[in-house]
Amino acid sequence: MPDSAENVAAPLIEVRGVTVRYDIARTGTSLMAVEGVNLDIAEGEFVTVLGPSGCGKTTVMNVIAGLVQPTEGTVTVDGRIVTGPGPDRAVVFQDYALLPWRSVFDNVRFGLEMQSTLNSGDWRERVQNAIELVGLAGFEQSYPRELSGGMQQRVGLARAIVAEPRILLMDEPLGAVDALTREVMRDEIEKLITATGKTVIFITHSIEEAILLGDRIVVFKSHPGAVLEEITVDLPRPRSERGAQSDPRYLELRDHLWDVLQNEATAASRGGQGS
Ligand SMILES: Nc1ncnc2c1ncn2[C@@H]1O[C@H](COP(=O)(O)OP(=O)(O)OP(=O)(O)O)[C@@H](O)[C@H]1O
Repeated sequence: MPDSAENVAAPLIEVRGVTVRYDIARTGTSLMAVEGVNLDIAEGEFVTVLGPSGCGKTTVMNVIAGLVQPTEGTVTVDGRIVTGPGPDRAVVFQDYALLPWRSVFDNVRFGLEMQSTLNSGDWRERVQNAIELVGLAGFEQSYPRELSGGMQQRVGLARAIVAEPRILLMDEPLGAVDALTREVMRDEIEKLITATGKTVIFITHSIEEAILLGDRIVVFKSHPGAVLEEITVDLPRPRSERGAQSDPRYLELRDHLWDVLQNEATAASRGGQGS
């Protein structure tokens, strides 16, 4: 029997015709941040997102997270329309967004407190496991101010995974850490995600990071923000930056993305939209 549509699993996340227009109260105008975005993401897929600054990457992620309501269009997760945040989706922010007055343990525990269905039985063990998974065992009682940027982002990651969401939404999670930590954490994130089978959307400004982490790369354009291109990354895993440097396919992808983004950045610097 030939493959039929019924044999193909529906995407876990379906973004359909999403347009977001922000009202700017100060000027009485509005800004079209993204227009008509369509995107399908399969369960277990690691999707990296690239695009010029201001093209609406965070806006689309926030719609998927349920933090922003689209002006038009819908997002469905597992067939259900997203109307707000839910325990199936966790966000990791660039600026960590930790609670400074709470210890590492209590910051990670916060990820469980966000869940209304918290079952008190095994929460301590779950918090401890998440802390161990991100390599912070021994720092449970430390406060965010006592940690490096990389360690603080590990806390952010542990807080996101402690509730065992199906989907991780990561908005430039490595943007604020130094280059060396960034490389180490990129490899750790790849291992962690492939081990846990989570579905990930990962925004980055680094072309190399997008290729090394992604099963697929979604490139956004500006004015208005929309999907410009989707590229499947057909490189074997695990991927290392050093190994990739001598892989002609990696170099080809990198050059292509440089060209696309350079053109987009030029177009974006000429454009600008308000109404
Ligand atoms: N709450 C808001 N109110 C008004 N305008 C907003 C709001 N959030 C974002 N914008 C505007 O919407 C556009 C898209 O912003 P968004 O943060 O989604 O882009 P981005 O691609 O994630 O940018 P960057 O790469 O710089 O983080 C920008 O022009 C931004 O100024």
